[in-house]
Amino acid sequence: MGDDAIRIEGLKKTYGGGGGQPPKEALRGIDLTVPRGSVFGLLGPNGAGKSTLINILAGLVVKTAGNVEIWGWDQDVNPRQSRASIGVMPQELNLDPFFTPRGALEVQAGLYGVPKSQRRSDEILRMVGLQDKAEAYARTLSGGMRRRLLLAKALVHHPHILVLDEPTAGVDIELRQMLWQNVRRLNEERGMTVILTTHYLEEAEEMCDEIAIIADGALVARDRTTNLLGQIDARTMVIQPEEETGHVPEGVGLEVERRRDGTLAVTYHANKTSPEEVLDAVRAAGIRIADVRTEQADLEDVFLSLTRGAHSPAA
Ligand SMILES: Nc1ncnc2c1ncn2[C@@H]1O[C@H](COP(=O)(O)OP(=O)(O)OP(=O)(O)O)[C@@H](O)[C@H]1O
Repeated sequence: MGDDAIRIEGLKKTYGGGGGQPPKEALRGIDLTVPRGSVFGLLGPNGAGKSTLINILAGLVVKTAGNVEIWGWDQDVNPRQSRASIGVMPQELNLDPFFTPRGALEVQAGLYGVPKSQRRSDEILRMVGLQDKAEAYARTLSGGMRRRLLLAKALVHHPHILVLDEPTAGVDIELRQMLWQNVRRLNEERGMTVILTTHYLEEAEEMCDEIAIIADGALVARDRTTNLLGQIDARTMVIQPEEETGHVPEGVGLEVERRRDGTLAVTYHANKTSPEEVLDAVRAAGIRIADVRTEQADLEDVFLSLTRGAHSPAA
């Protein structure tokens, strides 16, 4: 069984083509493990294959090749147990307009065979802030409320793993914070493993312990978030000169940008140049330093440097 929430080996998916379209290789052989109890981010450009991967985990798309184990259950050998271990909040707001939130949760619980005595629809509705709308028709719910209902539906069978496909795309700040609060609580208090896809790098940086980056159907990186950030050795030192100066510091590997606010942004590579050497170069240019701060690389830089090499994905 091991300690992995998810174990994927050699996962491939080719969509059939048809209608004159050539077949599309959406996943080209992915190996990936997600540790139990983690918040795991799946990142990648549009069309990279993230939804395909998630839909395979959810049992909605049939893989072409490879092995998938969910909470220790092989998807092909124990499909019922593996499905019961995972709850998926999809990207599309596909809700039956004639169900009320409470009704939708009851039907979902029924589909997963949750006995009446173990259903906690009201508790889940409270958690996502929909208790006042428990009896409203889904068609009368706002976009944000529908999203919360989708999260609630993903939770009815008490899964070990919660998968969120772009949960905060296009939602307002208030809802985003509510969703993240819920996710944190589920992870910290109930030990739920959370896998999410997002286009918001700061979100992944803030929320995820570990990150996998997919580009064009292949895994290009997978590491702890802090390690991924550590891979980038470019640092920027922002110098505020005491008085305006036409001079710029010079040195091997230094790139200097003069910013509108009068500061000089000196980018250097931490592996080659020390901060002390940067400061020496500044002083050697006759610049007196009034203030100095540093800017770290963020995940966006990692993402760009890793996916730059990959061939451009089909839209
Ligand atoms: N049902 C399908 N039939 C044919 N091709 C498909 C199908 N679903 C997805 N694809 C193609 O497979 C590739 C991967 O798509 P997928 O939706 O998994 O990417 P994604 O990373 O989730 O993208 P996004 O961030 O835009 O949701 C894309 O080129 C897409 O056009």
